[in-house]
Amino acid sequence: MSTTNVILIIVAALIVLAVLVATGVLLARRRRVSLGRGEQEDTATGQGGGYRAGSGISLSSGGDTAVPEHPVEERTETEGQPGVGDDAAVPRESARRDIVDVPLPPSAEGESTAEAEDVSDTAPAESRPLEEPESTETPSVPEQQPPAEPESETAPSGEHTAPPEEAESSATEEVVAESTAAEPAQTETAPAESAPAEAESAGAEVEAEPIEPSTGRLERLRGRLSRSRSMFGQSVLGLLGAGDLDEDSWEEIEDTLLMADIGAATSSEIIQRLRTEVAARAVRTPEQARSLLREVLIDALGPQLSRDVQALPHGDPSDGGKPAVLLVVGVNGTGKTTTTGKLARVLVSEGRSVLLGAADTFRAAAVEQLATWGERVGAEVVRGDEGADPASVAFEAVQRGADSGVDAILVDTAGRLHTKTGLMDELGKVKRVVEKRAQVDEVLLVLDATTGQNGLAQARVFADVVDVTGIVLTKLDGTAKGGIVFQVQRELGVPVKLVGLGEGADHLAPFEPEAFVDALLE
Ligand SMILES: Nc1nc2c(ncn2[C@@H]2O[C@H](COP(=O)(O)OP(=O)(O)OP(=O)(O)O)[C@@H](O)[C@H]2O)c(=O)[nH]1
Repeated sequence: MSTTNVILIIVAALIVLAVLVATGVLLARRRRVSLGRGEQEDTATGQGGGYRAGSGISLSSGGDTAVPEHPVEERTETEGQPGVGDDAAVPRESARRDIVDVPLPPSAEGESTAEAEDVSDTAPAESRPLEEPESTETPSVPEQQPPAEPESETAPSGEHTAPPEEAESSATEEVVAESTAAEPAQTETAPAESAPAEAESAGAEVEAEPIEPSTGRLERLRGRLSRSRSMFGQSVLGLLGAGDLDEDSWEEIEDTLLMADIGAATSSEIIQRLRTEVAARAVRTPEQARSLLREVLIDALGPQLSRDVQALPHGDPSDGGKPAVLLVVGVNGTGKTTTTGKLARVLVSEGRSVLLGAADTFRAAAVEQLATWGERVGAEVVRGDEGADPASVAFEAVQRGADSGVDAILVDTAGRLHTKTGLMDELGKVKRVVEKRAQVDEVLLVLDATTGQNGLAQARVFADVVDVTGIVLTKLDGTAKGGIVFQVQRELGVPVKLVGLGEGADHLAPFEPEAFVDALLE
């Protein structure tokens, strides 16, 4: 065989090898992006429900937005008064303003003017200082967008820079609540225009930040549950594993569960089941005790509940499909903005395009915070000035996202207000106004795990107003009261879908009962 033939054979073999490697990489990527449904179906187990361990944040399209059935008799804490108003700018007892009714702007298709409700501040399409979308293509890799030229600022700046105390005065309230003409101009898009100087230079590429895959995050971050682990894994397991339990020992176990914020009803059910099973299975060794406790705790977490985050679009948005719309709600300081940013990262890491709506207009810093998250993942941000009507900003965000064909629109809402309108009235209004334009697929209620009963009272109020579809429990890394997960689900009948386990950009994990309980009992 001549040297030329040998070289040709080697070259051909190398080409075949390269094609095989490229195909392998492509298949691996596809599998990761579609993890939402595929893995769920593959790994659901019969035993104890359909929980999955080590999966990523499971995404799905909305459609069934029905709030899960939750009979009132399942609620055990019916006395607590909402703590939400306490966190609003003024006492709850103060007189509430009615929401101003004005016609819908022409952009909200299909709505008759007479039926229009609450869109007091949504911008008529022609007056919106938004760029027209140039293309419906949405890059999956973060890409630097040209800075938008702000066209005009028609609203007097004084109105929007007033400190909260000033904004609470009735004079300002009148302006904020009734100035329907000026507010639309406050909203603006911030595609990357507020990006750092070096990123703004023409043609500069924004370097894509590596994002940790959501797969297996709960396991990777399990160390952050160490404070709760000492309650369950050491105290409860220590007692249970000691064998021959007398009444005092059972009481001690129940007290420990209560201290971990698991709730009276759930802990007494768990104790009941443990007592029965300990006798029936003749539990003697610590290993048997651990396996029993594990099983009972997992069952109490409702492993059969769907924890998909409905953040996938309805059809292909670049071809007439509709983006998924998610509202992130909760009181001030629970971690709404951080969660919105972390979730945007998850979506972007899975090749989805995202638009962020900064409807938390109470604090300018909150808007800036969200804009920074947007920059980091290459997501466009629709924002309003401090004090702008949150419903107006939310509407603009949904309008803009639908026009530009993004996959998902995440709207961060306010936990406090400038006006004397009740926080819940305002939130209800945000949802209704958004629904004039699009279906809301997911309402994520963000709760701070460290606030215990107060958080639970807040949750109830929010659930009554906006039909919460999922809970995000943040700051679980900072509490020994991880049992709040059990109680929140039971009280609301809504699944905990995500958990916050730190301030880091990727410290948002899917909530998986099995992995969670394993982390507690480690
Ligand atoms: N340790 C810990 N801190 C968190 C977590 N999530 C959020 N935080 C922190 O909580 C603080 C408040 O978070 P934000 O996202 O600003 O809360 P918010 O609800 O948007 O607050 P407002 O914008 O004031 O309404 C920030 O310092 C976050 O870094 C978490 O899971 N763990």
